[in-house]
Amino acid sequence: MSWVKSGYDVIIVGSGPGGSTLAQGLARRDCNVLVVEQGEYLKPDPARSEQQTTFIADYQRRGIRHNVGGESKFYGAALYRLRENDFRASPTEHGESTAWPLSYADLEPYYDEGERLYSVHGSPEGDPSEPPRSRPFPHGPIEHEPFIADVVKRLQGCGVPVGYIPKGVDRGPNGRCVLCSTCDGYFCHRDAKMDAEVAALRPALKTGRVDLCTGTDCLKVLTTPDGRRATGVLLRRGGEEVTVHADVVVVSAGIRESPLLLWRSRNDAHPKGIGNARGALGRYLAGHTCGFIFPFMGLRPIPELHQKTFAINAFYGAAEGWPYPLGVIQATGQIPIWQHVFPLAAPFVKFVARRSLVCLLMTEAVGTAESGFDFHEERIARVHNPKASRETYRKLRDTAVSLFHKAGFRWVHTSVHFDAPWHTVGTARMGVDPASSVLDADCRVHGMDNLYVLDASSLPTAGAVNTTLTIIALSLRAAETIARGQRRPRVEVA
Ligand SMILES: Cc1cc2nc3c(=O)[nH]c(=O)nc-3n(C[C@H](O)[C@H](O)[C@H](O)COP(=O)(O)OP(=O)(O)OC[C@H]3O[C@@H](n4cnc5c(N)ncnc54)[C@H](O)[C@@H]3O)c2cc1C
Repeated sequence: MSWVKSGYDVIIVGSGPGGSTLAQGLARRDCNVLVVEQGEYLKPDPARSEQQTTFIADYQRRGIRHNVGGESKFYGAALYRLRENDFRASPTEHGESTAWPLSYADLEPYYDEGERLYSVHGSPEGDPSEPPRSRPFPHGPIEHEPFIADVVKRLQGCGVPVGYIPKGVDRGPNGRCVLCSTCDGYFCHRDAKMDAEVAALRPALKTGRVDLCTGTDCLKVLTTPDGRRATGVLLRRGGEEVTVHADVVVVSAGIRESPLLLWRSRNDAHPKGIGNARGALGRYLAGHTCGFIFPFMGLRPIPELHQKTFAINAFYGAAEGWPYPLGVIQATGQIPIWQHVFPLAAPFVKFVARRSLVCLLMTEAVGTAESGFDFHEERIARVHNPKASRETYRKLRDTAVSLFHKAGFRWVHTSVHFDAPWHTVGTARMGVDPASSVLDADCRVHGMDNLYVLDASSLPTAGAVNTTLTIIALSLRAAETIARGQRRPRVEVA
């Protein structure tokens, strides 16, 4: 075994926010950890200057789907806490959302820790949905560019509170972030974005207690014959297969790959896949029903600037004449969305998008036993999206459009919602009932002693804010449990 050592306390599969954050939390507690990652480190593209960055679609077009740091290398670094009510069952247009086996108060200390680890800049000002916090944000908010500040002032003039987007960036007197226009959707060549690799994996590797194997595919999780304990993993790198053992195994391979890996790991003790005795694995796919609005700013294209700094969360809970929580209106980065539409429509979309302050609308799409993945042989044969929250989206869109009209923006183009959800969660979700969940409140597979899932798939619901800080908080909480090597007393949720 030349490329991998043995004797690890914990093996983590996947180096996205779930896996990397956990590795950091465990390394601090003196655990020896192996992180296994299918992809390689992203490298600046030699065809581009050092200042330029690379859009996610460029990588994917070249067939690169996996990399160290996972999707967070391309994320918009909007690091929100779920709101208090998101942890409770609440009504939506497609029935009640699922209650978490944890409350907001249980996760609050780990949100706080995560905000410090990922250098979050934010402020509760202008956000009526902001949950209580034990300490202020570690850094003040990212200031709006003058162009954006003017828009924010006009919106506030309509009597609606406008908040700052909490952002994980290295900004400050010696910080690397220059607030460029290529953040959301791009890989940051300056390492100024606090993604999973920069914020968590690098410090973890520096401790000397964490090893990273890149270009390594985890094929299976192995268990004892009675299926109660994970014993290790089967890995493949460059055609060579090896088995590595550890006391604890953690699957952090992302929303699709984590449930698929547990399915591929079926054996005599788990004939339907690990965690799937009652059929919950791969089901309950949930997320956000999203779409854009395009408030037109004028005939001149908007200059290149960092525009993803404001959000309107005033309609998070409910709105006049609507019984369900609506969601959020969030400025996006300057994303070339015209690259993703039919070629014939691209010139029109580009004309509008370059001259509009594009805002993302997000509302919750709840998971059900019908939404999720159909497994066939060793792959996902079919994806069933959760029902889109069409009516709620429409109400949110109309609310947003009339707000911008009131603020003096005469022409607001709108898009329909996307059928596929964004910020997907839930395919190996936590819960109290093993019939409808895969994990317990510690993200440990029901009925198993030492196998955990920590990533987007663990979250039972997505609320209506970006979900990565919640993945981070769950990992930091699990680091404590795993390092202590003991089960927490079960949490009773009111
Ligand atoms: C353009 C874009 C913008 C976004 N913006 C935001 C934002 O502003 N805020 C926010 O909260 N979220 C945002 N997100 C979502 C966010 O990036 C994801 O929620 C987050 O990365 C999910 O983390 P994860 O831990 O589930 O793992 P992932 O990021 O999915 O990483 C999983 C890792 O596991 C590896 N892996 C998979 N299978 C195997 C295997 N068998 N063996 C070994 N390794 C394996 C993969 O290569 C990958 O590195 C954005 C996403 C995109 C694409």
